Amino acid sequence: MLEIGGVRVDTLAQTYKTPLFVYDEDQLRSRLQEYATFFQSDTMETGVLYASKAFSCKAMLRLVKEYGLSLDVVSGGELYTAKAVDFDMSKVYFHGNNKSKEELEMAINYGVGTIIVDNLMEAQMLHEMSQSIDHTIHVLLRVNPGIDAHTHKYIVTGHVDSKFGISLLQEKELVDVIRTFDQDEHLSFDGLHAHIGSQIFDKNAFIAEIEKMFGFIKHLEDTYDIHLNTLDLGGGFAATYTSEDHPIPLQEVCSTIVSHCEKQNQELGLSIQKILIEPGRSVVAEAGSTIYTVGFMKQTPNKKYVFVDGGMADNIRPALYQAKYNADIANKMDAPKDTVYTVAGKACESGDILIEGIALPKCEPGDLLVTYTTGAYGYAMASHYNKNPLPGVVFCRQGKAREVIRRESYEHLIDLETDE
Ligand SMILES: Cc1ncc(COP(=O)(O)O)c(C=O)c1O
Ligand SMILES: N[C@@H](CCCC[NH3+])C(=O)O
Repeated sequence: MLEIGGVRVDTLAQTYKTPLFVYDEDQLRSRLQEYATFFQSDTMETGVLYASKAFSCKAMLRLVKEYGLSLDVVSGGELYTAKAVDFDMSKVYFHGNNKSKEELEMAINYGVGTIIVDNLMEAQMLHEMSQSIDHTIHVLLRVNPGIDAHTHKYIVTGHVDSKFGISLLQEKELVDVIRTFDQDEHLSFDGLHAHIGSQIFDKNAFIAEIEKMFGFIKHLEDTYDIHLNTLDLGGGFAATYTSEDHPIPLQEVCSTIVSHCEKQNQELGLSIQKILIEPGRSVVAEAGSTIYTVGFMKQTPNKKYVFVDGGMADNIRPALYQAKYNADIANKMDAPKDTVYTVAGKACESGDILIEGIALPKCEPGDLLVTYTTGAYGYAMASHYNKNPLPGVVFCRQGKAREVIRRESYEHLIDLETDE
């Protein structure tokens, strides 16, 4: 029987029902500690912002807080969750390409430390709103460096026509935005932000990003006398989903980024004082697994299906990105994997396939199928499709489980519905 964080998977399934997201809490903790330890420089201030879009809940944010990291939020909802755990708002960075006026007001009222502005219209709105605030908000401007990180096309955000940020090719617009902040006594314009994609394996992509960004910062200094002190390089560090994935070890990613930034600062005679990164997936993905119960099986002319009691509603990534996952039958860990299955969910969609062609022990109804590396963009992207309740989430540590998000009931599903 497989155990997660020292807790037997059958005990978890009986206690909390399936589907169930389970995190190995020690693994989460060690990842947070590694980021805090490895991303350090002797000559610059450094900061790690956990990108909470990967998995946001109060228990997770409390861990982020405990390890002293900062936080990246992209919506009023993520910000509200940060507030609910009393996260130090000076360490919160508010992202988003279409923040509403209400969301910006919320950020201002909460005292959010840094707003990452995405476009000229947002800059103008924030400038107008800032007249009524009595403190200073730090601002970074998201730019699009046009780096192709060779990842899945849907998650590359750095190509020139991306919806995110302002392209470095649109220099006039960029300088106009920066000048907007220059005249604003409540907004302190600190620097630039870029993010080149997600699930990136190649450290040269980050080196290319750093060179591009430092080169541009130098250009701003030389041409416009604009001096910046902060550079946020975004997230995107890969996680291991299957044996085909070989992410760069975390220590190496961190030291490569830091040393390259130090070098660029020196070689170009710049004085960037602070560098930031925003990892999401690489913090939480590998610590998370999903437990399903096997239901029916079906043999078609070419496939052997095993059906589980969740699917695309709790893990949209295979359908959306053709993402690959690994799995085991938790109650048959020592049995020979002699049967090739297609693992399909219960949604009314033929694309609801979690894993195509995986060797597993012979399955039977009631078996507990566990998919690994579901800790990032799993629960976070879950839906109620087909009106299934959202699964619960449990953290396991040293043999003890604690429920951090309760499983929804059918009552929850109609809770907001009126009889009008
Ligand atoms: C601006 C920004 N920062 C950080 C992240 C986190 O990325 P990842 O989960 O790949 O580390 C994303 C998502 O790709 C993002 O868009
Ligand atoms: N949600 C995506 C990544 C996008 C990250 C946010 N910019 C995934 O599951 O891989």
